[in-house]
Amino acid sequence: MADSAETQELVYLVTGGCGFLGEHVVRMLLQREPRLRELRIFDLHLGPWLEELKTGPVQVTAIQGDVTQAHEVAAAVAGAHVVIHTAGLVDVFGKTSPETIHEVNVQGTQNVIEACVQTGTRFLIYTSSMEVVGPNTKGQPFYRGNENTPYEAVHRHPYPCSKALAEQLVLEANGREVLGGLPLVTCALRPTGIYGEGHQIMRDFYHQGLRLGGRLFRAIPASVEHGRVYVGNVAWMHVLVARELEHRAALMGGQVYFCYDNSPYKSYEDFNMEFLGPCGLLLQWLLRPLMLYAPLLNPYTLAVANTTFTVSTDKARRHFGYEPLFSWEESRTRTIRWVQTVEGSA
Ligand SMILES: NC(=O)c1ccc[n+]([C@@H]2O[C@H](COP(=O)([O-])OP(=O)(O)OC[C@H]3O[C@@H](n4cnc5c(N)ncnc54)[C@H](O)[C@@H]3O)[C@@H](O)[C@H]2O)c1
Ligand SMILES: CC(C)CCC[C@@H](C)[C@H]1CC[C@H]2[C@@H]3[C@H](O)C=C4C[C@@H](O)CC[C@]4(C)[C@H]3CC[C@]12C
Repeated sequence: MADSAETQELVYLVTGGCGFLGEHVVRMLLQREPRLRELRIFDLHLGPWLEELKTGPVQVTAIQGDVTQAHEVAAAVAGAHVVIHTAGLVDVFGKTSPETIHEVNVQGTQNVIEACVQTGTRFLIYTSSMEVVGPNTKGQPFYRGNENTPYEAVHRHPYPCSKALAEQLVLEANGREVLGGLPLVTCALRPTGIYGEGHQIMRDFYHQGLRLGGRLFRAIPASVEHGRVYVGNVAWMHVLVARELEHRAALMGGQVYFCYDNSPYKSYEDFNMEFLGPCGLLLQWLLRPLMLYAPLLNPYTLAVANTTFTVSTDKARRHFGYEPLFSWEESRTRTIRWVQTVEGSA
């Protein structure tokens, strides 16, 4: 922690700071970035929990805004040293039109880049996704691959298409001259499926299990490995990248990093049972289980759940000294404790 106010000099902006990942990034920054003077939280929907943060030593500025509105983004970015851009529309269920997904995820990211360039912000970290790589439309497995593993990245669904385009914009912007003449330094973090406190789909599965009398039904072969990473470790990676980007610009600028930790390799459902099992649910076989999951299922989500996609890499450790902050046991315990607090829990 900072010893005196003199060391607190940095202004950070977190877009999407009230989302599942964004809230963890915000809280992690307040706990682990001693040089922070002001933390700006920009989101379409501001959470009431922000109020409790405003009493601490760091100035917390909540900004209700829309990344698709360039002027709102520019006003929020002006004067920030670092931007962590997590805002996005995470819709794989067809609730939002492809045009809106593109507007928020791609045009919104372009607006963030232009705001950095116009106002002189030099460091931009983008929350990308494993989905920019795969699983691809051919259902080819990506088995414990790393950032250099060859894989045919072919997308059709609006969400991965938008994440891939936005990531490309961010990486291409690395080195652009910002106001004041210095170069912009960017990089992209690619989480696999994030889990942990606040994860809406985990909450939904828990409620469904309760409605079904304490049971969930297996729909995916246990042999399919699905990559998962704890939200606290994803947040920690963002904080570390933000801290190290200035000093390691030549190495890290324009790079992509998978977000990883020591969470075990399992199928999507077996992994969820690591938390839902201790909360009283059982996973059982049923002849036609897919009927039960109808609202979650479409060709895309089924393909993602049914295709092995896991990462095994140490690039983040080599480039900026990342080690997971939370062990698997801690990540599991924290997630179980959170599920136990979810409304309707036994
Ligand atoms: N959840 C995952 O498993 C996962 C995995 C890999 C990558 N990601 C990426 O991480 C980021 C955060 O995802 P999440 O799971 O926390 O999602 P989330 O929906 O919980 O959070 C996204 C936040 O962005 C905000 N937002 C949406 N549209 C906006 C707009 N037009 N202007 C300003 N704010 C807007 C939302 O209000 C929300 O608070 C996304 O970019 C997503 O693509 C998520
Ligand atoms: C019991 C099953 C048949 C139910 C279907 C589960 C399905 C809705 C889940 C499975 C895998 C999930 C995706 C995966 O964890 C990774 C990501 C990347 C991230 O960027 C956005 C979310 C997403 C696509 C998850 C969405 C929900 C999926 C498809």
